Amino acid sequence: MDPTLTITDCKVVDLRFPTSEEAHGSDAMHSDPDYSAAYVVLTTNQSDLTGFGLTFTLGRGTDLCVGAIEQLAEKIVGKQLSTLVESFSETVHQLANDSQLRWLGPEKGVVHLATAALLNAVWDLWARAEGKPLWKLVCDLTPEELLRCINFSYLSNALTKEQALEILQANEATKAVREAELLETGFPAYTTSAGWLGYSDDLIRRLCREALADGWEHFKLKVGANLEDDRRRAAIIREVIGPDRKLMVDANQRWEVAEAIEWVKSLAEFNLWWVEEPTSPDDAVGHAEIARAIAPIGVATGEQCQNRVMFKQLLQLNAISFCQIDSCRIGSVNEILGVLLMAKRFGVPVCPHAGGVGLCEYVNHLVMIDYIAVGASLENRVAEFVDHLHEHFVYPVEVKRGHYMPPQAPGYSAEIHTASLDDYRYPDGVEWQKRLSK
Ligand SMILES: C[C@H](O)[C@@H](O)[C@@H](O)[C@H](O)C(=O)O
Ligand SMILES: [Mg+2]
Repeated sequence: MDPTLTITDCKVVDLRFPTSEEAHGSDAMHSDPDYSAAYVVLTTNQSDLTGFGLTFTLGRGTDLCVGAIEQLAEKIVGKQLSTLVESFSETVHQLANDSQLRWLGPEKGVVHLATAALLNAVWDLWARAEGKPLWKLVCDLTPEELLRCINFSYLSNALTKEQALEILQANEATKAVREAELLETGFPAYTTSAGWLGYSDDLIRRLCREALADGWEHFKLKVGANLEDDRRRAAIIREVIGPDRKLMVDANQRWEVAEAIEWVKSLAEFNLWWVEEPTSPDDAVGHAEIARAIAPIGVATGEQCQNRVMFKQLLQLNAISFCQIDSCRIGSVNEILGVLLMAKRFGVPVCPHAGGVGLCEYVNHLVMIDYIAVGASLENRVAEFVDHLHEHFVYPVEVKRGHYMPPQAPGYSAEIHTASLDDYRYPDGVEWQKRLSK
């Protein structure tokens, strides 16, 4: 990398898509989600090198993320990329521990979403500067180089640097075999596109049939608002997909602990593989209680798990059977790598949350990293896929017969077309002006 490459400016865009108009993305807690992003553009002193990153949000509040990103950006603007990434864990520390802004978190909520957006853009810039897709950049690092990127703080009672090094070293010799396998067949995925809460029974049936014809083997249904509706809808999906394909349900934090146990038992006849976010994302002990009561149905969570420390507790308490990292909620690849390593150490498969806007584009890289360099297994692993908004990306995700295919373009895949920014920037984009002037 050219050591003089310097970040000269950070622009942030409030980007919102009116997905709530057709109930795309709806669940038991989010009835009108407008999939949105606080979108970061890092310019440099080289006109052909720009870094793009985002964090995912739901409409109102995107402006708060934009404000937090603008505050944090001063920590990276004016810096040389080589300095930022050579001691990457120190860069992360600087962002997460601003002595005034950390009062707003620390490492949770809006400030952490902002950290994710900025660091996602730094990783994009690094990968572009090296001319590699992000997953390949990370997998080509030596175990020692990779360790230098990871945010290990507060993890030592679950994962030490030495244990992390051992995991990475043990995978070194076979990385190339797994990379070749992914290039050939991709990483298994599941679809949520047919199961949104606001969809009619007919639409669910039709979308399930179409997904089946496209080769999908795993399906997720939104539940939690009304038990009779859930039973009817689960029966429809089971009937269409048959007895053997996997069915998962997602309650998006709707239940009390005892209520979750009872509700899941009433759905158990539909042969569920996992129940996702059954209760508050901060209730690690509650998740453990639910997990014990509903086994062999697994508990999955993570999309609103605020940081690596929460993941640590969920793993220590045997509260989850599936670890659902999110690419934009915690501190980017740096924090995610720590969670992947902890999940490997505790023997829990990582099945990332995706969908939203840009999350599939991101997750595509993360599952490649996990399979090649960390988890090194495909057993019980599937990454979420949702078929919305990919047309806005310059390098959209490629999915073939229910599998994510490895991205080929340099970077971390979050660059959005200029025309899409002009249409969906809030509130002055063309599409919003049409709506707001009515
Ligand atoms: C509001 C969103 O669409 C959520 O419902 C979604 O992220 C969901 O929890 C999922 O697992 O895909
Ligand atoms: Mg979910």
